[in-house]
Parts: sequence; C-alpha cells; structure tokens
Amino acid sequence: MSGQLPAGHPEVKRQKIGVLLLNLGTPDGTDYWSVRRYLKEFLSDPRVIETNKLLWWPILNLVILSFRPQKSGENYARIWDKERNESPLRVITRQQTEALQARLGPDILVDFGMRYGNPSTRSRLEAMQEAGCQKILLVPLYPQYSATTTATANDKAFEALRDLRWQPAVRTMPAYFEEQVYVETLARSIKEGVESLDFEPDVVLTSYHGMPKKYLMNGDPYHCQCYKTTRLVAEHLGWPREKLMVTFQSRFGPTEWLQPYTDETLKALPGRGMKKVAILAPAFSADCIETLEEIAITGEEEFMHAGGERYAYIPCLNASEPGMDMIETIVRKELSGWI
Ligand SMILES: C=CC1=C(C)c2cc3[nH]c(cc4nc(cc5[nH]c(cc1n2)c(C)c5CCC(=O)O)C(CCC(=O)O)=C4C)c(C)c3C=C
Ligand SMILES: [Fe+2]
Ligand SMILES: [Fe+2]
Repeated sequence: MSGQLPAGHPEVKRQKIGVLLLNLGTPDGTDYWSVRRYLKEFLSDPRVIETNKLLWWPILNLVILSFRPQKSGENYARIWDKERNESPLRVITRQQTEALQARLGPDILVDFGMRYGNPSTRSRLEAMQEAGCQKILLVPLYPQYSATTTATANDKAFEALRDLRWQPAVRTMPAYFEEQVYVETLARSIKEGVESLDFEPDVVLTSYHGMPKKYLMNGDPYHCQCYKTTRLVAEHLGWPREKLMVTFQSRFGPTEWLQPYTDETLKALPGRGMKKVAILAPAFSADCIETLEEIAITGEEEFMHAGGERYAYIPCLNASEPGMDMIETIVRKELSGWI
C-alpha cells in the first residue's frame, strides 16, 4: 500500500473507534487564579447562565469573580487529592477512563475530556483523530439530561469537530436515568450503603444538583428525570416512596432554584422527628466538590447543628466495579453496529 502513495502523502492510519467520556471540569489548583479561570469559563457559558449577556458581564466580572474564587478555593482545598495534587473529579474521571479502556480492549480508544478546564474536549478529540479514530462515541457522564450539562458538553465537542477537515462519524450517548442497569446499580449502592451503617436511617435523601426553576419552566427535562430516577430506584428496592426523598442542592445566585432545597431540608428534618439520615447524589457520576464538600462535610454540619443524630453520605458510583459494569453495558449498547 505505502509503495503506491504519492510522495508526501499523509500517513494512512489503522481505523479505530473512540469513546470519549465527557465531564464538567474542575480547576487545576485551589489557588485564586486557577479557580477564577475555571469559574470564568464555566459561568460564561450561556447554556449555564441564561441571563442577558450585557447584564451578566459586570455581575460576573466585577462581583462574582472578585469574591467566589477565594471562597470556592478554600472549599476545594478541603477535598483536594493532595497525593496526586488534583481535584477528585479529575482523579475519578481518569480512573473511569482507565477502567473502561481495560474492559473494551485495544481496538477501542477510551479517553476523557472536560467541558471547562483541562484536559479540554478539543485536545482529546484532536488526539483521537490523530490516533485514527474515525468513529467516536461521546459519553456525557450525566445520568439525567440537562441543557446546562449534557447539551453544553456535546456543543463543545461539535465546536471542535467543526474545525476538522476529516470529521469522524459521531454518536452521542443519551442520558441514562431510566436505563435498567443504572437503576439497578444505584439501588444496589443504596441498599449496600444503608446495610453497612450501624444505624437505620429514618429517611434516605437523593440530592440532585439544582438549577434555576426557570430552566424547568422553559422546557429542560432534568427535574422530571431526577424524580423518575428516584421513583424507579424506590420501586426496584421495594421501599415505600416516602423512604426516599428528592431534594436539590448547590443553589447559586438569588433566583428561585428547583425545590425542595437539600440544605433547608437537612435543617428541617430533625424538627420533624427524622434524626438519622443517609444521603447520596445520583446526578453525579463522580464525587466532586458538590458531593464531598457540600453534602458529605457541610451537609452533616448543618444537619447535626439542627438537632440531627446520625448522618451518612453514600458515595457516587465512581470507578467501582458495579459502576464500571453499568457504564460498560450502556457504552457497548451505544456502540452497537460499530463493534
Ligand atoms: C450557576 C449555575 C449552575 C448550574 C445550572 C449547574 C448545573 C449543574 N452542575 C452539575 C454538576 C457539577 N457542578 C459542579 C460545580 C459547580 N456548579 C456551579 C454552578 C451551576 N451548576 C458552580 C459555580 C460550580 C463550581 C463550584 C463552586 O464554585 O461552588 C461540579 C463539580 C466540579 C468540581 O470541580 O468538583 C459538578 C460535577 C450538574 C449535574 C448540573 C445539572 C443541573
Ligand atoms: Fe454545577
Ligand atoms: Fe418535572
């Protein structure tokens, strides 16, 4: 073959299939400038902040970016992986990538890219193309669809593809909130998490990342997909519906977000006689600042301060065997016809 190529002809690569895991992203460090750079990119995304651009620019640049990087940096420092000098989100996303690569074998290239920060989605897509991937499955690691997460992750990938002369064929993995394997895996992690405790929780909270209520009203299906996840899990466990509550966390800004709020619920539960809780965050495929700092640390402080007695955080599925079995099953399904 190479003997017939004209002089200077580009190298002909062996065709491969690529699987690109996409997650939100995270700062490179806990210092002011690293966090500021990350937050600026994140909060400049019109899929995340739908406020009029001219109104938002001074609020973001003159107010939020003056104060929030310092505060968020302190929170990141509480959960930072000091051994690897990296944020847990990136450590876990890399572990998921390596575990999936081992499961899918050498004919499929598995990598990960972030919507904000590093490694950028563009750089990983270019590397995949360079490695000969002519078919790529994009895997936004969000069980529930939202324009603020899934759509913007895909947008970023397509933005990079726009600049390629030889575009690969691309598929995007749908949200998997009602996939049987996801529901079963989540249910199992809750059952095992609760059984491993030395107390019986009065209630288990499924705490989902929140969003402005306006986004739901404008048609974002995230809210309904969160409720459906919890309903399917309760049905699978055979638990009464009231044993599993839905709440929404990580409120940002003064507008109304999806309710009930996790922090307010945690403060109210002891007064309603529910003093022992377990809590998990099913919208996150990997533990991160919003689960480790906000839920596992601050949530416990708030609950105990309000008169709670026992509190347990059940981790995300992360790169656990059952979690990776689940991702592998869904990825293989989405690769059908390609492998
Ligand atoms: C400002 C609006 C925000 C919306 C809407 C939003 C939606 C949303 N986010 C996730 C997942 C994650 N968010 C994370 C951090 C984070 N989120 C926001 C704001 C919104 N998120 C901010 C400002 C931050 C940064 C942290 C901080 O300063 O407090 C993370 C963790 C990243 C990490 O580095 O660990 C994740 C993951 C979902 C699923 C979602 C859907 C509605
Ligand atoms: Fe967020
Ligand atoms: Fe809904």
